[in-house]
Amino acid sequence: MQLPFTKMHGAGNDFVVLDATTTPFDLSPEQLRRLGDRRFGVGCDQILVVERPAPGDDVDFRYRIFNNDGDEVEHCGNGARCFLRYVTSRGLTAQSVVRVRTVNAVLELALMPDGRVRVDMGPPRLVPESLPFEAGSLRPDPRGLWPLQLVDGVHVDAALISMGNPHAVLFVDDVDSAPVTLLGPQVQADPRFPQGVNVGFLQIQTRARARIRVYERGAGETLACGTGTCAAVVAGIRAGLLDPAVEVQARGGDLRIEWSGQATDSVFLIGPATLVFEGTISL
Ligand SMILES: N[C@H](CCC[C@H](N)C(=O)O)C(=O)O
Repeated sequence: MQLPFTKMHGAGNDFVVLDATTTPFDLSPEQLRRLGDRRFGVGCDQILVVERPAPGDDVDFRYRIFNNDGDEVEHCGNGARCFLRYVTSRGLTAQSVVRVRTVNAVLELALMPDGRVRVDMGPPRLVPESLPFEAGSLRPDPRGLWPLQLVDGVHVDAALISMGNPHAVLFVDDVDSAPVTLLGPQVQADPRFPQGVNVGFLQIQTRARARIRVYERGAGETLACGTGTCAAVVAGIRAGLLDPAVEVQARGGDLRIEWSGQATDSVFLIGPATLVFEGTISL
C-alpha cells in the first residue's frame, strides 16, 4: 500500500499526520509501529489521524492519536496544534477555530494572529482515579504530592494529574541533570498505573517561567509534550509556586500555559505548529 503522509512537529514533538477524511483509517498496530520507526519507516513520536465527524456529531473533525508503539491514546496537545495547521493549510476547513472530538473530550483549536495555535485543553482532572491510579491506602502529602515507593527502593513524590491522559509530575531543581531516562521508566513500571503514565520533570525558575522534560508513555522522552506541560503547570499552580500564565521551555521549543487555578476551568496551551514535508510510504 502507498500511504501519503505529512510530517509535522509542535516544539520538536514530531508527528506523522494521515488524512482519513475520504478513505477510512485501517492501519494495524504493526503498520503504525513501522510508520513511527526512525530507521525502517518515517519516524515520529505520534501518528495523528484526521477524520470527518460521525454523522450528527456537532464537531468539525474527529482527532485520533497513536503513540509510536502503536497504541491509541486519549490526547496529544502538541498534536492538536499541528492538527489545526494541517486542516487549515490543506483546505479541509475555512474556519480559523475548529472543534475536534478525541476519544474522551472535545477540544477547541484556534489560529492566533502571530501564527501560533491556542488549544482549549478542557479542565484538568485532579482525582487519581481519573488517570487511573490505584491509590489503595496511599494518601497525598500536605503539598498534594503522592509518595511513590518504586522498584529498586527508589522513592519519588509526584503530583498526579489527568489531561484526558495520565501524568505524574516531579519537581526538580535542574531538568538538565534530572535522571529522566532512569526515573521515567521506573515510575511507569509502577503497577498502580494500570494504563501507564507520562512522567514530567518540572524546574520552576520564577512564578512565570519554567523548564520541562517529559518521559512519555508509549514514546519515551520527547522534545516537548503538550499535555505533560499542561499537567506540570497545573501542579505548580496548585502548589502555589506558579502564576496563572507560564512560559515553559521544553527541549524542542517554548510553550505557554494558562490556567485560572479553578478546577472546572480549562487549561489553555499556546505554541507553534510546523509543517516539515509531505511524503508517501510503502506499507
Ligand atoms: N504519550 C502520550 C500521548 C502524546 C502526548 C504528547 N505528545 C502531547 O503533546 O500531549 C500518552 O500516551 O498519553
